[in-house]
Amino acid sequence: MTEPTLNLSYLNKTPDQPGAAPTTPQPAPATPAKPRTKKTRTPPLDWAATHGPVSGAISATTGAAATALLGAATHMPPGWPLAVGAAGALGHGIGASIRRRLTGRTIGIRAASWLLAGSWTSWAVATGPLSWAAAGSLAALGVGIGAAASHAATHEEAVEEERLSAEARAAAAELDNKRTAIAREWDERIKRATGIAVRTFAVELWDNGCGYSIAAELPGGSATWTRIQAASRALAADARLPRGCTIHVEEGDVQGRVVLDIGTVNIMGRTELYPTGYEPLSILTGIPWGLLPNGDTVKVFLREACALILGPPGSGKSTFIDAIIAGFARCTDVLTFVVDFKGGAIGLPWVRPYLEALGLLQPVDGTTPAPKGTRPGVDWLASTPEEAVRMFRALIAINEARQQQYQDLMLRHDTTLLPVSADLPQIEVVIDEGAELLSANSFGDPAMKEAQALVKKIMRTTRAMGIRLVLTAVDGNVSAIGSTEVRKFSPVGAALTSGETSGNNLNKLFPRAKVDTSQLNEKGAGAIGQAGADGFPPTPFKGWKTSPRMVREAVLATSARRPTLDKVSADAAGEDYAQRWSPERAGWMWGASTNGTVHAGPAAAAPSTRPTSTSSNRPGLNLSYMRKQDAQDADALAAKLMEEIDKQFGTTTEPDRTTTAPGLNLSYKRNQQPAQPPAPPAKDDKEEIDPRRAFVRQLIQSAGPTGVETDDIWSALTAKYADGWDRTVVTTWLSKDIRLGLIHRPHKGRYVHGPKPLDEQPTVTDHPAPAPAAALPDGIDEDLLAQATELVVSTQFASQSMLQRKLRVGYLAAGQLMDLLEARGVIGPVGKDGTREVLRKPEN
Ligand SMILES: Nc1ncnc2c1ncn2[C@@H]1O[C@H](COP(=O)(O)OP(=O)(O)OP(=O)(O)O)[C@@H](O)[C@H]1O
Repeated sequence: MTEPTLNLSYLNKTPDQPGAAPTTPQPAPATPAKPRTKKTRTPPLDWAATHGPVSGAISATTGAAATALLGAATHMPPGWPLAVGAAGALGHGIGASIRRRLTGRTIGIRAASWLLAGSWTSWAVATGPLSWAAAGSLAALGVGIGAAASHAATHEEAVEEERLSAEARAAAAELDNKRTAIAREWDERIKRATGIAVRTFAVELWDNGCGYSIAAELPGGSATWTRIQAASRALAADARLPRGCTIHVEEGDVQGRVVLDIGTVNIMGRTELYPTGYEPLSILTGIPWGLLPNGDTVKVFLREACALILGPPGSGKSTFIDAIIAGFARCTDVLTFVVDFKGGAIGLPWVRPYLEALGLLQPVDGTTPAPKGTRPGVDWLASTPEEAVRMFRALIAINEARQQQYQDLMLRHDTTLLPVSADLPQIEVVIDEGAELLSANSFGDPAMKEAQALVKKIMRTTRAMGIRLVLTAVDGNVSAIGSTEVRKFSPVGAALTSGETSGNNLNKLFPRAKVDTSQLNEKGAGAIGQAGADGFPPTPFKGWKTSPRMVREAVLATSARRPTLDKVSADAAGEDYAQRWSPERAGWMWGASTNGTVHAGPAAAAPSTRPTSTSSNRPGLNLSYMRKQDAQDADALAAKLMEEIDKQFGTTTEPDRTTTAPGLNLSYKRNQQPAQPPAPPAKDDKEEIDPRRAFVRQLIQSAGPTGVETDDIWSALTAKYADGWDRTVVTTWLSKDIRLGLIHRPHKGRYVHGPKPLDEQPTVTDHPAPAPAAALPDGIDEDLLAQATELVVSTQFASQSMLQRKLRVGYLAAGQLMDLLEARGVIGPVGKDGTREVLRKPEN
């Protein structure tokens, strides 16, 4: 069979980024042995040291001359050089040449050189080297040796070439035999499985030795490549491929041809570490996200595309996100913003080296210290809906400013797309469980509602101005990803398929994809595709394994070349952007190190606009509110928290703080006398409380210790606000007020002002009977509540983010679960340090 001529360039649609493939660290070159410096007086006796023909001849003749001179002067016995020449002819000329697989001719010439040089030297020592006869014969000897050596070298080259091409011919013939066998085998197999008689005309063996691709001609008539694609599972079974190996079928370079990628070794089961080179990349030339079965990297093109990543719990989604952020960090023209409502978990490792460089966190033993000036691996990290809203508003402002102020630039480049560069970076926003964020019921939470609206707006409007999103979701149902809009704007899709128990996430991303995901069940394995001109059809891939240490390495390796936000954008984003690392907004990231130390605030890079109350002279430092042992600061903390509450939820009747013990203590509300109408919202409050909410609070407060039945609240609202009110929204307000300790629910359907007194809290035996499932908020059932109870009781720890993570529920659902747990007496109200006590103890 001839060499394959088909252009299999389809395989290169996602070609290797230079250096993107895993680079095996090269072993450090061994320190060269120090040359011996000991001087020797022995004459040079190696006339055939490694030289070319000319230098060898010169070296041999000058060596012989020198030896003869020295030999004559020192009365060397004349037989010695001859003996050395004979030994050299045997040892070096013959032995070494045979070892180096040189030809007989070269061996003869080398041996003769030794013997001639040895003989001449012996003769010259005996007769005296300083004569015309000696000089002339030595010159003739040199020219002779040179010519012979040159001839031998030419001959050697020709022989070597001949030998190599014979070997290559043999290898090619063997390869051809192998290819021919493969071609025949697959022609027969395809006929067996589909009835189509194809003719395989090219076979390409993959460089990684894990499979091959074949290209075949269809017979015409009704035979189409899709019929072969439909039979890919049957073909894999017929070929007895190992589990985890799939056959990927595509149309060939012209219609009527088909290409099959056939994996024969399960690379999905391997652990492939993220390549450690961290070479620079660009958003314009594609970013590698993992490995194809043939070992090539799979690259995605995100300049204009959003991406949607689906991954069930445990499938390797967090690991994959690290690889995605690593790709962005390597780009010299990308800034990454991260949103993660699970305590910012996916972004924290990317920020840590920056915080260490500022002295805000201590490096962990054994890790490379982050040098001063290390920049954060992600440029903004939001862990709450409020911070996310700031980020999203900033992005909208950046979009508008870029549109207005870069008109000339775009005209110069003759493009309607912002010419992204290191000076004008693309902003990639990675939102963990972002798809769920869009579908979460906001329950009247203004921040959540705004966040949802803004994400959709960003997705729709910011493509040209270099802002794109990467959203993740646990599954791809419309209920989970909010709307089909998300999929419409996300031509890049990746479905991690390990752990898929129901449904097929890939088909939710690419409805017509024909990848056998049942074989892709290793962690980090799945299918990936990109629709559109830049794209490639859905294909199996394996994600790289990342680790916190690798993340750290990536941050340090890329810190110096990471871009900064262009001035136009930074100005447009204003304080929301400028203060993103301020203690007030980012202090949670370094609140206390692992050893419990509270550190000083951030350096000038993260200035605070607020006046500081400490004596610190570092600009912008104000972490005093964190020093809980300091009563004054605790008061400040209490005041700050109340201010936040007021800002977010409106002003309520305030306790007399002057009578409160130092420190935050919301229990003062227990002793409060009812019937005081709530104070009107302070004039300077930016966000005024919804009058309906104020009315409900007042209603509950005025009812005193007996509280109000829910039905009475509904009737009162209907009587007062005939123009409308929403029961779900009011229920959410009530739940929030419970969490804030402003009201409590002694039993289902009744609300009482103030937090639940401890002595009234139900015991394990007297907690209220579970409410019927129908009474629970949407998305929460008794089963989930029981799981939450068990989790909290067994760990004796209650936090919204823990529930969110462990039970895999959304941010809001976790908050509702906390409320329900409180209502059922499993946990107490929010304590003064922001935590909740677990009231129910484990059974044994
Ligand atoms: N590409 C990969 N190669 C090998 N192992 C991997 C890969 N990706 C993930 N894993 C392993 O799979 C396990 C789960 O990974 P990871 O935590 O990223 O999953 P997840 O989907 O985010 O899970 P969860 O939702 O529970 O946080 C980890 O032990 C991780 O080391």
